[in-house]
Amino acid sequence: MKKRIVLYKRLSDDLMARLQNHVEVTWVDTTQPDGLARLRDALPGAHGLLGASLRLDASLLDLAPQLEVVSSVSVGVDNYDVAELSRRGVMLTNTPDVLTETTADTGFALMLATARRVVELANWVRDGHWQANLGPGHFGSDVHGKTLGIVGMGRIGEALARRAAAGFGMRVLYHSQRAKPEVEARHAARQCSLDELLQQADFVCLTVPLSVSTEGLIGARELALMKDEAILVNISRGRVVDEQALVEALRARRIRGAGLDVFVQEPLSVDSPLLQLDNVVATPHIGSATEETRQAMARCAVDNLLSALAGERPANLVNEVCRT
Ligand SMILES: NC(=O)c1ccc[n+]([C@@H]2O[C@H](COP(=O)([O-])OP(=O)(O)OC[C@H]3O[C@@H](n4cnc5c(N)ncnc54)[C@H](O)[C@@H]3O)[C@@H](O)[C@H]2O)c1
Ligand SMILES: O=C(O)[C@H](O)CO
Repeated sequence: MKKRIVLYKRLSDDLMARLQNHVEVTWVDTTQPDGLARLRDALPGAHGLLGASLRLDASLLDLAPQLEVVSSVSVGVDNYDVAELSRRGVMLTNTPDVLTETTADTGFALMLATARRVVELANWVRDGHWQANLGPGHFGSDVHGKTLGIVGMGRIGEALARRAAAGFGMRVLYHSQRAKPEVEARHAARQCSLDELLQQADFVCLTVPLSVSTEGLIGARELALMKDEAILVNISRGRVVDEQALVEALRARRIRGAGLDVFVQEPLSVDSPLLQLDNVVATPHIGSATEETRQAMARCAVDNLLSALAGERPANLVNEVCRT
């Protein structure tokens, strides 16, 4: 008999057909008002879950005693209680690598858009203000030739370093849990303390996972260390930054600007003070959101799920579980 899975992320027809060849699929649209209730109804028979952006707490897991695997369509796993899943013998898988380059592109898009005031000035043109030549009041700052500080030199961090060094002639500093001599050799990057990075970088880009060690990593003290012309780019998770402290630093122009793809509360409220500031470029968590990459992530998640349900070790297993 086929195993049963609950799918809570829409898949392309070919991936859906692939899944249905191997497992019985219950589709639940968690964006609908009755989504959570339907998910609860479907959990008791589920051997696998596939989706993203759902906080799977113990009360939901209690409803799924047969659960063997949760296949997340994301690289970040901060939404999950990994220890609790392990304790229950449930495998957790993610989708690293396939989104690395696209997310690094997003980081650069935010650096460029913020430094060159792309969104602000495009809106200015659209609003009919372009009546004469621009003056210094509308000038931005260069990206090429500047210093990029990368906080979290992992897969996405290195993809940013490559773009910065090879494409933009930038000096690369990084702060990470471990030294990366091979990355230093490839991109002439230098490891330093977080404080030194904040003091020297023209662009500070956050690419750490959200964890107890990174929550609130950038607060008022850290923002005060940054150059007054520096730009903060966050493509990791909103809670890595103290958002209130950031609003204050941006309002007071203690830093030049911020390019933000992630927020403490998502979707970001239209009333957020961040959206009152013209030195902020805010995007709706689109780090990996291209057609090609989202399809590659979904394919990777399907592979992980099917391999786990076939009794194999999935390629992107996050936790070690003992199954009895
Ligand atoms: N905006 C988006 O849509 C988007 C897309 C993809 C990934 N992300 C985020 O980016 C994160 C990184 O992805 P990745 O694939 O590069 O992961 P990764 O594991 O390859 O890299 C993370 C790096 O951060 C380092 N790190 C961890 N804790 C640290 C700390 N306290 N101080 C300094 N360094 C620390 C790790 O050692 C590692 O080198 C994900 O966990 C996710 O939260 C966001
Ligand atoms: O972690 C990830 O993969 C991205 O943030 C998309 O959710």
